[in-house]
Amino acid sequence: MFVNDCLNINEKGHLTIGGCDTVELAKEYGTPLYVLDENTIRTTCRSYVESFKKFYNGNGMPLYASKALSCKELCRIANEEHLGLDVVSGGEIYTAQQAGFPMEKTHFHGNNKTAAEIEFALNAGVGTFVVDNLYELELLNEIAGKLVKKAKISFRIKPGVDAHTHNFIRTGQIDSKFGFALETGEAFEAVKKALEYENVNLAELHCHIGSQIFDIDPFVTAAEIMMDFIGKIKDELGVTISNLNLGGGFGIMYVNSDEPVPYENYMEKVSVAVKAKAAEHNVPVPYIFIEPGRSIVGEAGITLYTVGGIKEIPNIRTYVSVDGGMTDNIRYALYQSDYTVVNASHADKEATQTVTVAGKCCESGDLVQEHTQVAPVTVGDTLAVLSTGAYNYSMASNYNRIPRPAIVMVNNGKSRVIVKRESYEDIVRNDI
Ligand SMILES: Cc1ncc(COP(=O)(O)O)c(C=O)c1O
Ligand SMILES: N[C@@H](CCCC[NH3+])C(=O)O
Repeated sequence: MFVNDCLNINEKGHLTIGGCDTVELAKEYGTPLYVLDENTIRTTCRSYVESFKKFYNGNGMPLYASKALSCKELCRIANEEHLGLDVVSGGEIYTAQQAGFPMEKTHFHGNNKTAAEIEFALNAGVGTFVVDNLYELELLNEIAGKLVKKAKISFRIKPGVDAHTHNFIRTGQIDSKFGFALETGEAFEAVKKALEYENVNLAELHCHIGSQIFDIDPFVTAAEIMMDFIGKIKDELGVTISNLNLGGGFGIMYVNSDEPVPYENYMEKVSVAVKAKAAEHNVPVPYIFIEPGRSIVGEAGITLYTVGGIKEIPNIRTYVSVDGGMTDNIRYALYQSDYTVVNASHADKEATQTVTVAGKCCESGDLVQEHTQVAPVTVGDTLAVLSTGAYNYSMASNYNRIPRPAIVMVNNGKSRVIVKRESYEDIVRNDI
């Protein structure tokens, strides 16, 4: 019935997550509230690690793309589950550091890393810099030289593969702000340049074709294109690239019509393609990294709200206002993303009412979902929005000076706060 196995309905007719009653969680911790199921997160991490063992002799490592949800506890879990970490800013590096994450297992992304971030990352011992452009390559070489360090680098390559997903989250095509294009020769020139620089060591090539992708074929095509490029580098420059990073982007279930592919199918198909290409080009089979973000935390998370005003506009629609909105979930406003909404107080009742769930911001576009079906709602009910674990907290804002919600982790009937709710004091903390 629900998009994830960790959800259920108890004898009171309330929605449960990880064995905890969501109405009770709302009472205990307040709303809006992000809730994450630990078992779901760990099980997904393990399925990625296992897929490397099963199909690729364990010759690779998944990196958790922490942009999906970065906080210390998630970094700790990623480490415990033997994942590395994809970080994209000084803030994400700092979070990993504070969590005691082994920094050599981090990959630092971003299309405009600042000099200060590069210096911070070098001093923090970040494992690999995924270089996005020539300016960054030069800057990194210079800063590494100044610090008497050698930076291990990767290049972000645009393989020219078109992934069928929302325009804002497609990244593999030539018209993208990320990375070096293959077809223009830009990527090959960058490789040659890197070989001239003293303080960088080119160890990897990277690509990422987009996010929320259900089809495995574009991933396989991208992997083949990257292997062809590795072959060209070997043939024309005599250089062996031993690591291949194939990015993230695996789709999850937001609504029942979404059909994610089991994640291990990905490794099964990609490993065959990579091994075949390695043989074709007579290069070693590379160590593979992948960077799942959404698929690790997305379905593990839900957001709980309390219903406030209900406004019925005859023959038009019924607005159900909740105590959060675009400040904790910007994704409908930004991408018109689908979500499943459940009246958690009456999860056993049929979803017969069509409503538009509105947030509390001073903004007409502050909607969580339009024309969605829920069990009849009354003031004070707890509403749950499902599959909000990824790109919700991490994209949250303080618009209208609304404090960010807490994150509670649940596990087999127990709950604990992993990120505290912001207070009004937090909101004015940096005001002079
Ligand atoms: C470079 C890179 N790696 C990994 C990810 C994570 O993608 P996803 O959350 O879709 O798995 C992204 C985001 O799209 C990305 O830009
Ligand atoms: N923030 C996007 C995904 C971006 C992926 C990062 N490159 C989303 O919510 O779907």
